[in-house]
Order: sequence, then structure tokens, then C-alpha cells
Amino acid sequence: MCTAATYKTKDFYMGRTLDYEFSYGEQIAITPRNYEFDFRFAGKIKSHYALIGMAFVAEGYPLYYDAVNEKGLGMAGLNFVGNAAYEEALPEDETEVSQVAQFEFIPWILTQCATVAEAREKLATMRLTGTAFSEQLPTAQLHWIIADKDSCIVVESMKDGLHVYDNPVGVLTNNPPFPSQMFALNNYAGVSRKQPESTFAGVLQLDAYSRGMGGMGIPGDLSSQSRFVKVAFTKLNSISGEEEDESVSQFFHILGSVDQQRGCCEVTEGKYEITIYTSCCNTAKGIYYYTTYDNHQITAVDMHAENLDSDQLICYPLLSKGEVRWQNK
Ligand SMILES: C[C@H](CCC(=O)NCCS(=O)(=O)O)[C@H]1CC[C@H]2[C@@H]3CC[C@@H]4C[C@H](O)CC[C@]4(C)[C@H]3C[C@H](O)[C@]12C
Repeated sequence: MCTAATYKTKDFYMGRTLDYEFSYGEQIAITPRNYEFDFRFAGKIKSHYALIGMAFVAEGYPLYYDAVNEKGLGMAGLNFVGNAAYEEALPEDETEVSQVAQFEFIPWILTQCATVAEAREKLATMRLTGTAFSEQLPTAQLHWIIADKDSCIVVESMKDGLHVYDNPVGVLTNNPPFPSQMFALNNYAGVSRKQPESTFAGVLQLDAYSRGMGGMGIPGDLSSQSRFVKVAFTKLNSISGEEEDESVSQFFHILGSVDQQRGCCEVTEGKYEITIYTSCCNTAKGIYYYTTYDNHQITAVDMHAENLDSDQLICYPLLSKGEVRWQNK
């Protein structure tokens, strides 16, 4: 499972958790403006917006899980198992629109679009194909969240075509499809950050004996529908200072509300899903912050500290070992 969220204070932030039972060996990858993208069907793009994000680098190619470009447009791919269905690639002369393999969808959009509005235009003239990157890396079943500081959409490629939905909460998890996830919020219309009134029945005066009782009913399990509700409530009620430190700290608390602890979700005998990493990107500044399961210290990589006119990928391995800061020895 995974969860993605957006958050706006003075700047706009976007990030995700990646929950899984093993890691591919992903890294922070910065793709500078002159790295040549050789798209499977759509040709080469030699000069483009620079990207920063989390990627598994295979044969020198950044297979992005989530990324942001220098214009402040961000995108993340999350599992959508059982619902994702892609197009078959057609011979070039049989299609008018650009064909894009699912593994190159993030670079396709982020190298060329500065805003969600521009991404929507690209989406209207493309076919997303199920083409695998390689035999060892078969097609992933994903759906995507795309956001800038003003709007947010979800893209789902299903048997009945490519859907593009407005996302007014700025949150995405996994199954079921996005419209169902949103609909489920109706079940929680009564929850609140405020203490409940005693409205159970006129004859009973019930007591709010603890703080936080307005949120009673919000699910706490790790299913994707439950995480959607939990993180939507947390995000939409979030209050923080506007400054960078306060915003980033709050962002990690938002995604922390759906953190997965080893042992609570068994996927196969003896294998447990955990939150491998949590990310938070300041989309305006191009800074990628992250924590890992064992390293709670927020670590950051700034794309603008690199030569963005280069043509070579720049990678930073995840710092995944935690450190205790001793105070008395
Ligand atoms: C496993 C992850 C989702 C985690 C998740 O959601 N786990 C809950 C399971 S569940 O929701 O409960 O069922 C997803 C998210 C992004 C994916 C990569 C995207 C690029 C690339 C695409 C290629 O085609 C295949 C290889 C590739 C490196 C992908 C590997 C893997 O697929 C990644 C890491």
C-alpha cells in the first residue's frame, strides 16, 4: 500500500509513503535538463524541465516512483492492482496520438508540463501502454496523482479507458478506484476536530469524557480505503506554521497518520509490509525530504544544488540507518 498527499502553506508540498515488503534499491534521482530521454514510442526529448524524485535506476534509466519538476508540477505512482489496465501498443502508422509506456509516464509528463492544466492537455492526446521496461521488471499496475499548487488530478487507466478525475482532497491511496474512495468519505460526514454534541437521543445526556472524541469512527486499520479516510481527515484539518521547517514537519505528521509498522500487515507467510520511505517535496524549491523505516531523521536533497544543465543523472542512495542523538554521553 502507499499513500500520497499534498499540503499547502506558503509553498506547496507533495509526497508519499511507499509501503511494501521489500525494496528495489531506489535512490533519490535528479534528472538534469539535458539528460536525453529516449521514449519507447514517442521519440527523443533532449532538453526538458529538470526532475527530482525517487527512482529505481535500471540500465541508467530513472524509473520514477514519484517526482517533481523545476516548475513545481509533481506526480506519484501508487499500486492499483486488479484495476489498472493499459492499452496494447499499436504500430506507429495506426495511431495519431503519442504512445507512452506506463514506466515512462512520470518523465513524459514532468519533462514537458509546467502545470496540471498542461498535463491535462498531454493526457488528452496519449495512449498509455502496458509495455514492460524489461523482462526482469514487468509492467506495474499503478494509478497516479498529479498536482501543482493550484490543482490536483488522479489518472486511472482501466479496462474502460483512461480516466482523469479532479482530486479536491489531494490524497490518493490504492484500491478501490478513486471515485469510490471519495464516495466513502460520505460515511464520515459527522466526524469533526471538535468535541461531539450529545445528540444520540434526547433522553440520554452522554459525556465527552476524553479529548479527540469528534474523530470517533475514523478507521485505524491499514486497508487502502481506511488510510484514504484517515489521511484525508488529518490533511484537511491540519494546521501548521507557514515556514519551511514547520510545513515539512507537519507534512511528515500527516503521512505519519498512516505509517505501517512491521508486523501489522502480513502479505505472505512471514513477510510484512512496512513504510519503506516517506517523502515530502517542496515543489517550489525542488527540495526532496525523506525519512526511511529506520531513519526518522529527515534528510534532504536540493535539486538546485546540482548542475541542472548537465546531461548525466545524479543519484543519492537513501540514508537508511537511524542515529540516536545522545544527550548525556
Ligand atoms: C511496489 C510499489 C507500490 C507499493 C504498493 O503500493 N504496495 C502495496 C501493495 S497493494 O496496493 O496493497 O496491492 C510500486 C510503486 C512504483 C512502482 C515502480 C514504478 C517504476 C517502474 C515501473 C515498471 O513497470 C516496473 C518497475 C518499477 C520500478 C515499479 C516497481 C514497483 O511496482 C513500484 C515501486
